[in-house]
Amino acid sequence: MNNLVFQEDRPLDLIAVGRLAVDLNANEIHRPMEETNTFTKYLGGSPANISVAVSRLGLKAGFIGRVADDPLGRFILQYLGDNNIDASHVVVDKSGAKTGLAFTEIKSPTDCSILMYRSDAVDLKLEVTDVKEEYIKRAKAVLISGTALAASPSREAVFAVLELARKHNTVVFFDIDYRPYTWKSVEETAIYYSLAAEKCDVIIGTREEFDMLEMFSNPGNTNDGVTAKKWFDFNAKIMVIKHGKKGSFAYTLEGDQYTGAVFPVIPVKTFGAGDSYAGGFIYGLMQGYDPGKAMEIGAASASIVVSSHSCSDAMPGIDKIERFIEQYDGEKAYDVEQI
Ligand SMILES: Nc1ncnc2c1ncn2[C@@H]1O[C@H](COP(=O)(O)OP(=O)(O)O)[C@@H](O)[C@H]1O
Ligand SMILES: O=C(O)C[C@@H](O)[C@H](O)C(=O)COP(=O)(O)O
Repeated sequence: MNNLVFQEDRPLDLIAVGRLAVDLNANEIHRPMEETNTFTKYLGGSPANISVAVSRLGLKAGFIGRVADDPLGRFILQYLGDNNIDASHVVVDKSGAKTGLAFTEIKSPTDCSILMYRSDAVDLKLEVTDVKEEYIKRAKAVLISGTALAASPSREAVFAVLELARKHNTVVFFDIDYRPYTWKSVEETAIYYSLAAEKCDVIIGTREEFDMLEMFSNPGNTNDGVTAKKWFDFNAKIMVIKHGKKGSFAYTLEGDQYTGAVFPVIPVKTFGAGDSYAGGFIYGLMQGYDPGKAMEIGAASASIVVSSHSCSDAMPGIDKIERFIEQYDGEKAYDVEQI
Protein backbone atom coordinates (compact mmCIF):
# COMPACT_ATOMS: atom_id res chain seq x y z
CA MET A 1 0.00 0.00 0.00
CA ASN A 2 1.05 3.57 -0.58
CA ASN A 3 -0.58 6.98 -0.35
CA LEU A 4 -0.90 7.77 -4.09
CA VAL A 5 -4.32 7.78 -5.76
CA PHE A 6 -4.26 6.74 -9.42
CA GLN A 7 -7.34 7.19 -11.60
CA GLU A 8 -7.71 3.52 -12.48
CA ASP A 9 -10.07 3.98 -15.45
CA ARG A 10 -7.40 5.68 -17.60
CA PRO A 11 -5.81 3.81 -20.53
CA LEU A 12 -2.28 5.18 -20.15
CA ASP A 13 -0.25 4.47 -17.04
CA LEU A 14 2.60 6.96 -17.42
CA ILE A 15 3.37 9.79 -19.83
CA ALA A 16 7.03 10.78 -19.75
CA VAL A 17 7.85 14.36 -20.74
CA GLY A 18 11.02 15.85 -22.20
CA ARG A 19 14.24 14.51 -23.58
CA LEU A 20 14.33 11.96 -26.36
CA ALA A 21 17.98 11.65 -27.33
CA VAL A 22 20.68 9.24 -28.42
CA ASP A 23 23.40 7.59 -26.33
CA LEU A 24 26.59 6.52 -28.12
CA ASN A 25 28.25 4.12 -25.72
CA ALA A 26 31.91 3.20 -26.18
CA ASN A 27 32.36 -0.37 -27.36
CA GLU A 28 36.01 -0.60 -26.32
CA ILE A 29 35.59 -0.18 -22.60
CA HIS A 30 38.14 0.48 -19.86
CA ARG A 31 40.02 3.07 -21.85
CA PRO A 32 39.70 6.82 -22.36
CA MET A 33 37.57 8.34 -25.10
CA GLU A 34 40.74 9.29 -27.01
CA GLU A 35 41.36 5.59 -27.60
CA THR A 36 37.78 4.61 -28.32
CA ASN A 37 37.04 3.95 -31.99
CA THR A 38 33.51 2.59 -32.09
CA PHE A 39 30.26 3.28 -30.29
CA THR A 40 26.87 1.61 -30.19
CA LYS A 41 23.81 3.75 -30.69
CA TYR A 42 20.94 3.48 -28.20
CA LEU A 43 17.84 5.49 -27.36
CA GLY A 44 18.87 7.91 -24.60
CA GLY A 45 17.62 10.80 -22.51
CA SER A 46 16.59 10.23 -18.93
CA PRO A 47 12.77 10.38 -19.39
CA ALA A 48 13.08 8.26 -22.55
CA ASN A 49 15.01 5.63 -20.60
CA ILE A 50 12.39 5.69 -17.83
CA SER A 51 9.58 5.25 -20.37
CA VAL A 52 11.35 2.15 -21.71
CA ALA A 53 11.87 0.88 -18.15
CA VAL A 54 8.17 1.08 -17.24
CA SER A 55 7.07 -0.30 -20.60
CA ARG A 56 9.33 -3.36 -20.21
CA LEU A 57 7.73 -3.81 -16.77
CA GLY A 58 4.31 -3.99 -18.40
CA LEU A 59 2.95 -0.46 -17.92
CA LYS A 60 1.37 1.41 -20.82
CA ALA A 61 3.64 4.37 -21.46
CA GLY A 62 3.28 7.46 -23.64
CA PHE A 63 5.56 10.39 -24.36
CA ILE A 64 5.35 14.16 -24.85
CA GLY A 65 8.46 15.43 -26.62
CA ARG A 66 10.08 16.60 -29.86
CA VAL A 67 12.41 14.76 -32.21
CA ALA A 68 14.49 16.10 -35.08
CA ASP A 69 13.31 15.66 -38.65
CA ASP A 70 16.27 13.46 -39.52
CA PRO A 71 17.41 9.81 -39.34
CA LEU A 72 18.15 10.00 -35.60
CA GLY A 73 14.65 11.36 -34.99
CA ARG A 74 13.24 8.49 -37.04
CA PHE A 75 15.39 6.00 -35.11
CA ILE A 76 13.91 7.31 -31.84
CA LEU A 77 10.32 7.06 -33.11
CA GLN A 78 10.98 3.53 -34.36
CA TYR A 79 12.47 2.50 -31.00
CA LEU A 80 9.51 3.90 -29.06
CA GLY A 81 7.10 2.00 -31.34
CA ASP A 82 9.08 -1.23 -31.01
CA ASN A 83 8.87 -0.85 -27.22
CA ASN A 84 5.11 -0.32 -27.17
CA ILE A 85 5.42 3.34 -26.12
CA ASP A 86 2.73 5.61 -27.52
CA ALA A 87 4.45 8.28 -29.63
CA SER A 88 1.29 9.98 -30.89
CA HIS A 89 2.26 13.14 -28.95
CA VAL A 90 5.88 13.23 -30.06
CA VAL A 91 6.18 16.13 -32.50
CA VAL A 92 8.62 16.06 -35.43
CA ASP A 93 10.39 19.42 -35.16
CA LYS A 94 11.02 21.25 -38.46
CA SER A 95 13.27 24.03 -37.13
CA GLY A 96 16.53 22.29 -37.97
CA ALA A 97 17.30 21.62 -34.29
CA LYS A 98 19.37 18.50 -33.65
CA THR A 99 19.00 15.36 -31.58
CA GLY A 100 20.99 15.59 -28.33
CA LEU A 101 23.90 13.14 -28.24
CA ALA A 102 25.58 11.60 -25.20
CA PHE A 103 28.96 10.00 -25.91
CA THR A 104 29.88 7.82 -22.99
CA GLU A 105 33.39 7.05 -21.88
CA ILE A 106 33.82 3.89 -19.81
CA LYS A 107 37.35 4.08 -18.36
CA SER A 108 36.75 1.66 -15.50
CA PRO A 109 33.75 0.30 -13.58
CA THR A 110 33.80 3.39 -11.40
CA ASP A 111 35.31 6.03 -13.68
CA CYS A 112 32.77 6.88 -16.36
CA SER A 113 31.87 10.19 -17.91
CA ILE A 114 29.47 11.56 -20.45
CA LEU A 115 30.34 14.01 -23.21
CA MET A 116 27.13 15.74 -24.24
CA TYR A 117 26.47 17.41 -27.59
CA ARG A 118 23.44 19.55 -26.89
CA SER A 119 23.75 22.81 -28.80
CA ASP A 120 20.38 23.61 -30.42
CA ALA A 121 19.03 20.39 -28.86
CA VAL A 122 15.62 19.52 -30.25
CA ASP A 123 14.20 18.32 -26.93
CA LEU A 124 14.31 21.88 -25.56
CA LYS A 125 12.10 23.05 -28.47
CA LEU A 126 9.03 21.46 -26.88
CA GLU A 127 6.17 24.00 -27.08
CA VAL A 128 3.23 24.61 -24.75
CA THR A 129 0.98 23.86 -27.73
CA ASP A 130 2.51 20.36 -27.94
CA VAL A 131 0.94 19.60 -24.54
CA LYS A 132 -2.66 18.46 -25.04
CA GLU A 133 -5.11 18.48 -22.15
CA GLU A 134 -6.94 15.45 -23.58
CA TYR A 135 -3.72 13.42 -23.46
CA ILE A 136 -2.89 14.31 -19.84
CA LYS A 137 -6.47 13.35 -18.92
CA ARG A 138 -5.92 9.90 -20.39
CA ALA A 139 -3.01 9.06 -18.06
CA LYS A 140 -2.80 7.92 -14.46
CA ALA A 141 0.56 9.66 -14.02
CA VAL A 142 3.15 11.85 -15.70
CA LEU A 143 6.90 11.93 -15.24
CA ILE A 144 8.76 15.17 -15.65
CA SER A 145 12.50 15.37 -15.83
CA GLY A 146 14.27 18.47 -14.58
CA THR A 147 16.45 19.00 -17.62
CA ALA A 148 13.37 20.02 -19.61
CA LEU A 149 13.17 23.11 -17.37
CA ALA A 150 16.56 24.37 -18.58
CA ALA A 151 15.31 26.63 -21.39
CA SER A 152 12.24 28.06 -23.04
CA PRO A 153 9.97 26.98 -24.65
CA SER A 154 10.43 23.54 -23.08
CA ARG A 155 10.36 25.13 -19.59
CA GLU A 156 6.87 26.57 -20.11
CA ALA A 157 5.70 23.29 -21.68
CA VAL A 158 6.66 21.48 -18.47
CA PHE A 159 4.72 24.00 -16.38
CA ALA A 160 1.72 23.46 -18.69
CA VAL A 161 1.97 19.72 -18.02
CA LEU A 162 2.10 20.41 -14.28
CA GLU A 163 -0.99 22.67 -14.38
CA LEU A 164 -3.00 20.18 -16.43
CA ALA A 165 -1.90 17.19 -14.37
CA ARG A 166 -2.98 18.90 -11.17
CA LYS A 167 -6.30 19.92 -12.74
CA HIS A 168 -7.06 16.32 -13.75
CA ASN A 169 -5.68 14.41 -10.74
CA THR A 170 -2.88 12.91 -12.78
CA VAL A 171 -0.12 11.95 -10.35
CA VAL A 172 3.15 13.82 -11.00
CA PHE A 173 6.52 12.10 -10.61
CA PHE A 174 9.54 14.42 -10.75
CA ASP A 175 13.00 13.00 -11.41
CA ILE A 176 15.39 15.86 -10.70
CA ASP A 177 17.90 14.70 -13.36
CA TYR A 178 20.22 17.68 -12.82
CA ARG A 179 22.70 18.07 -15.70
CA PRO A 180 24.71 21.22 -14.90
CA TYR A 181 25.98 21.70 -18.48
CA THR A 182 22.42 22.29 -19.69
CA TRP A 183 21.92 25.30 -17.41
CA LYS A 184 23.27 28.85 -17.34
CA SER A 185 23.78 29.02 -13.56
CA VAL A 186 23.10 27.01 -10.44
CA GLU A 187 20.91 29.84 -9.07
CA GLU A 188 18.66 29.72 -12.14
CA THR A 189 18.48 25.95 -11.80
CA ALA A 190 17.50 26.04 -8.14
CA ILE A 191 14.74 28.59 -8.75
CA TYR A 192 13.04 26.74 -11.61
CA TYR A 193 13.46 23.33 -10.02
CA SER A 194 11.87 24.61 -6.81
CA LEU A 195 8.91 26.14 -8.64
CA ALA A 196 8.29 22.81 -10.36
CA ALA A 197 8.91 20.67 -7.27
CA GLU A 198 6.19 22.56 -5.39
CA LYS A 199 3.61 21.05 -7.76
CA CYS A 200 4.78 17.42 -7.67
CA ASP A 201 3.47 14.37 -5.81
CA VAL A 202 6.64 12.28 -5.79
CA ILE A 203 10.14 13.76 -6.03
CA ILE A 204 13.18 11.56 -6.67
CA GLY A 205 16.71 12.92 -6.47
CA THR A 206 20.19 12.38 -5.13
CA ARG A 207 21.38 14.10 -1.95
CA GLU A 208 23.55 16.41 -4.09
CA GLU A 209 20.56 17.31 -6.27
CA PHE A 210 18.47 18.28 -3.24
CA ASP A 211 21.38 20.34 -1.90
CA MET A 212 21.22 22.34 -5.15
CA LEU A 213 17.41 22.58 -5.05
CA GLU A 214 17.44 23.96 -1.52
CA MET A 215 20.34 26.39 -1.90
CA PHE A 216 18.06 29.33 -1.01
CA SER A 217 15.46 27.69 1.21
CA ASN A 218 17.58 25.34 3.34
CA PRO A 219 21.21 26.37 2.74
CA GLY A 220 23.71 23.95 4.24
CA ASN A 221 21.09 21.33 5.08
CA THR A 222 22.18 17.74 4.42
CA ASN A 223 19.44 16.06 6.46
CA ASP A 224 17.06 13.96 4.34
CA GLY A 225 14.20 14.31 6.85
CA VAL A 226 14.42 18.11 6.72
CA THR A 227 14.43 17.96 2.92
CA ALA A 228 11.37 15.70 2.82
CA LYS A 229 9.42 17.93 5.22
CA LYS A 230 10.07 20.98 3.06
CA TRP A 231 8.30 19.46 0.04
CA PHE A 232 5.51 17.89 2.12
CA ASP A 233 4.54 21.48 2.98
CA PHE A 234 3.68 21.86 -0.73
CA ASN A 235 2.16 18.89 -2.60
CA ALA A 236 4.59 16.00 -2.12
CA LYS A 237 3.26 12.69 -0.80
CA ILE A 238 6.44 10.61 -1.19
CA MET A 239 10.04 11.84 -1.24
CA VAL A 240 13.03 9.74 -2.28
CA ILE A 241 16.61 10.76 -1.58
CA LYS A 242 19.26 8.60 -3.24
CA HIS A 243 22.78 8.04 -1.95
CA GLY A 244 24.39 6.20 -4.90
CA LYS A 245 25.75 2.76 -4.05
CA LYS A 246 24.85 3.32 -0.40
CA GLY A 247 21.14 3.06 -1.25
CA SER A 248 18.13 5.33 -0.92
CA PHE A 249 15.60 6.53 1.63
CA ALA A 250 11.89 7.26 1.20
CA TYR A 251 9.68 9.43 3.37
CA THR A 252 5.90 9.69 3.23
CA LEU A 253 3.59 12.56 4.07
CA GLU A 254 2.10 10.39 6.84
CA GLY A 255 5.49 10.18 8.58
CA ASP A 256 6.66 6.72 7.51
CA GLN A 257 10.29 6.15 6.54
CA TYR A 258 11.76 3.38 4.39
CA THR A 259 15.37 2.38 3.82
CA GLY A 260 15.73 1.09 0.29
CA ALA A 261 17.49 -2.18 -0.41
CA VAL A 262 20.68 -1.98 -2.42
CA PHE A 263 22.28 -4.81 -4.39
CA PRO A 264 25.89 -3.65 -4.84
CA VAL A 265 27.52 -5.02 -7.98
CA ILE A 266 30.79 -4.39 -9.82
CA PRO A 267 29.30 -2.51 -12.73
CA VAL A 268 30.24 -2.33 -16.39
CA LYS A 269 29.57 1.42 -16.13
CA THR A 270 27.96 3.75 -13.62
CA PHE A 271 25.36 5.53 -15.71
CA GLY A 272 21.82 4.27 -16.12
CA ALA A 273 21.40 3.61 -12.39
CA GLY A 274 19.12 6.60 -11.79
CA ASP A 275 16.81 5.96 -14.74
CA SER A 276 16.37 2.23 -14.12
CA TYR A 277 15.84 2.89 -10.42
CA ALA A 278 13.17 5.50 -11.19
CA GLY A 279 11.42 3.19 -13.67
CA GLY A 280 11.32 0.29 -11.21
CA PHE A 281 10.24 2.51 -8.33
CA ILE A 282 7.39 4.11 -10.31
CA TYR A 283 6.26 0.69 -11.51
CA GLY A 284 6.23 -0.59 -7.92
CA LEU A 285 4.18 2.35 -6.66
CA MET A 286 1.74 1.92 -9.54
CA GLN A 287 1.26 -1.72 -8.50
CA GLY A 288 0.18 -0.38 -5.10
CA TYR A 289 3.31 -1.61 -3.29
CA ASP A 290 4.69 0.29 -0.32
CA PRO A 291 7.69 2.54 -1.02
CA GLY A 292 10.12 -0.01 0.49
CA LYS A 293 9.09 -2.75 -1.97
CA ALA A 294 9.05 -0.24 -4.86
CA MET A 295 12.60 0.86 -3.95
CA GLU A 296 13.73 -2.77 -3.93
CA ILE A 297 12.46 -3.23 -7.50
CA GLY A 298 14.18 0.01 -8.53
CA ALA A 299 17.47 -0.96 -6.89
CA ALA A 300 17.53 -4.43 -8.49
CA SER A 301 16.74 -2.91 -11.87
CA ALA A 302 19.61 -0.44 -11.37
CA SER A 303 22.02 -3.27 -10.53
CA ILE A 304 21.07 -5.07 -13.75
CA VAL A 305 21.41 -1.94 -15.89
CA VAL A 306 24.81 -0.89 -14.49
CA SER A 307 25.94 -4.46 -15.22
CA SER A 308 24.96 -3.97 -18.90
CA HIS A 309 26.37 -1.93 -21.77
CA SER A 310 23.35 0.28 -22.43
CA CYS A 311 20.77 2.16 -20.39
CA SER A 312 17.54 1.98 -22.40
CA ASP A 313 18.06 -1.34 -24.11
CA ALA A 314 19.09 -3.09 -20.90
CA MET A 315 15.92 -2.22 -18.96
CA PRO A 316 14.71 -5.52 -17.47
CA GLY A 317 11.24 -7.01 -17.16
CA ILE A 318 9.83 -8.01 -13.77
CA ASP A 319 10.78 -11.71 -14.18
CA LYS A 320 14.43 -10.82 -14.60
CA ILE A 321 14.32 -8.45 -11.63
CA GLU A 322 12.78 -11.15 -9.44
CA ARG A 323 15.35 -13.74 -10.57
CA PHE A 324 18.16 -11.27 -9.86
CA ILE A 325 16.91 -10.61 -6.32
CA GLU A 326 16.58 -14.35 -5.70
CA GLN A 327 20.04 -15.19 -7.07
CA TYR A 328 21.86 -12.14 -5.69
CA ASP A 329 25.17 -13.31 -4.27
CA GLY A 330 27.06 -10.25 -3.05
CA GLU A 331 29.13 -7.56 -4.71
CA LYS A 332 30.69 -9.00 -7.86
CA ALA A 333 30.36 -8.64 -11.63
CA TYR A 334 27.11 -10.21 -12.92
CA ASP A 335 26.56 -11.54 -16.44
CA VAL A 336 23.07 -10.20 -16.97
CA GLU A 337 22.51 -12.49 -19.97
CA GLN A 338 22.63 -15.41 -17.53
CA ILE A 339 19.98 -14.07 -15.13
N1 LIG B 1 27.35 0.16 -8.32
C1 LIG B 1 26.07 -0.05 -7.99
N2 LIG B 1 25.67 -1.31 -7.67
C2 LIG B 1 24.40 -1.57 -7.37
N3 LIG B 1 23.43 -0.65 -7.32
C3 LIG B 1 23.74 0.62 -7.62
C4 LIG B 1 25.07 0.99 -7.98
N4 LIG B 1 25.06 2.32 -8.22
C5 LIG B 1 23.80 2.75 -8.03
N5 LIG B 1 22.99 1.73 -7.67
C6 LIG B 1 21.55 1.76 -7.37
O1 LIG B 1 20.92 2.75 -8.16
C7 LIG B 1 20.25 3.70 -7.32
C8 LIG B 1 20.37 5.07 -7.94
O2 LIG B 1 21.74 5.40 -8.05
P1 LIG B 1 22.29 6.87 -7.94
O3 LIG B 1 23.75 6.79 -8.29
O4 LIG B 1 21.93 7.44 -6.61
O5 LIG B 1 21.44 7.61 -9.06
P2 LIG B 1 21.90 8.59 -10.23
O6 LIG B 1 22.35 7.71 -11.37
O7 LIG B 1 20.65 9.35 -10.53
O8 LIG B 1 23.01 9.44 -9.66
C9 LIG B 1 20.94 3.56 -5.96
O9 LIG B 1 20.06 3.93 -4.90
C10 LIG B 1 21.27 2.08 -5.92
O10 LIG B 1 20.15 1.32 -5.52
O1 LIG C 1 19.90 11.51 -20.03
C1 LIG C 1 20.68 11.53 -21.00
O2 LIG C 1 20.60 12.34 -21.94
C2 LIG C 1 21.79 10.53 -21.02
C3 LIG C 1 21.26 9.17 -20.63
O3 LIG C 1 20.64 8.53 -21.70
C4 LIG C 1 22.44 8.41 -20.09
O4 LIG C 1 22.41 7.13 -20.38
C5 LIG C 1 22.53 8.67 -18.63
O5 LIG C 1 23.26 9.56 -18.24
C6 LIG C 1 21.68 7.93 -17.69
O6 LIG C 1 21.52 8.70 -16.51
P1 LIG C 1 21.47 8.07 -15.05
O7 LIG C 1 20.46 6.97 -15.09
O8 LIG C 1 21.05 9.18 -14.15
O9 LIG C 1 22.86 7.57 -14.75
